[in-house]
Amino acid sequence: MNNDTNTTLNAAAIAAGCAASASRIAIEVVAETGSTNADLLARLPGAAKATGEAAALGQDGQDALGDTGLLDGPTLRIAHVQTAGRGRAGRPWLSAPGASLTFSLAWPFKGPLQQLAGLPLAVGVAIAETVASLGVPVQLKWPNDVLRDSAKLAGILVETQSASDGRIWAVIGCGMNLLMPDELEAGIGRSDVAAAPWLAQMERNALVAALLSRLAGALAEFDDTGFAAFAERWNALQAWRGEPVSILDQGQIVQQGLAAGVDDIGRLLLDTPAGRVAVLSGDVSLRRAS
Ligand SMILES: O=C(O)CCCC[C@@H]1SC[C@@H]2NC(=O)N[C@@H]21
Repeated sequence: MNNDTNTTLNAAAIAAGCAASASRIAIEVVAETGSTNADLLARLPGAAKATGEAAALGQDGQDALGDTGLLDGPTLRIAHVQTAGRGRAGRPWLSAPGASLTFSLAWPFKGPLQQLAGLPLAVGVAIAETVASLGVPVQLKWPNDVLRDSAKLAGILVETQSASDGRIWAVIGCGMNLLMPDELEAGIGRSDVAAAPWLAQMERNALVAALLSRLAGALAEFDDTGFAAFAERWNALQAWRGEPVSILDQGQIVQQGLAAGVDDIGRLLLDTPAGRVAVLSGDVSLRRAS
């Protein structure tokens, strides 16, 4: 089944499906906005006046102003449509209406900021494990892309900010491709994007509740222990483990080696002819130097 009832997001239905770990998360559903990440960042304590424009859905009893106040606790914002989605490294995040999940979760941490090293990877683990538990096996591409058959199923953008309430906040954005955009199905455009029709058939609120429940548990654990507790789980999910990969910086190959997992702070380990190196930034690719 994949009709409107199945895909209409509803805050109360999401909350009803959540585990206790997610019970204190405020949930906002909007029909359309520019970027759910930008919306939440603009509402952190001490942030400049909110700029996100949202058309709230009447069914959740929200009005256009009621969901734009300052945040005081964990908040999920999920949009049916995003018109200015953003991705890592300043790239745009494009998603066809109805074909994807686009949501952000604002979460306050005890801090300090350095303790959030590895957070994007821990988020990747939580999302990949949720998807796998729902019957879709996936892998992780460093730092945190969720891959299915080597193509991108979900992207994660974590933006952190030190707020005037003395806490460090992370706004964790996730875009998940559920159905292929029409042009991809017609064989036009990018072929490096994966979809998960199996997940698309799931009742959408139940899918969000499953993701939110596991994320909430993972974020609480991360706040207590940092990334070390996630490293082994990340390594078990690594795509192309032991295979030759390249590290790209602005599209140029800057390092090559065999993918060897991550260390306890989330750096990518590469086995090179000169020994093992730890990579801090860049994009992983299967591209080889010509
Ligand atoms: O792979 C990436 O580059 C990260 C993509 C993150 C996209 C999501 S969609 C929901 C949230 N809002 C945004 O503007 N971006 C994130």
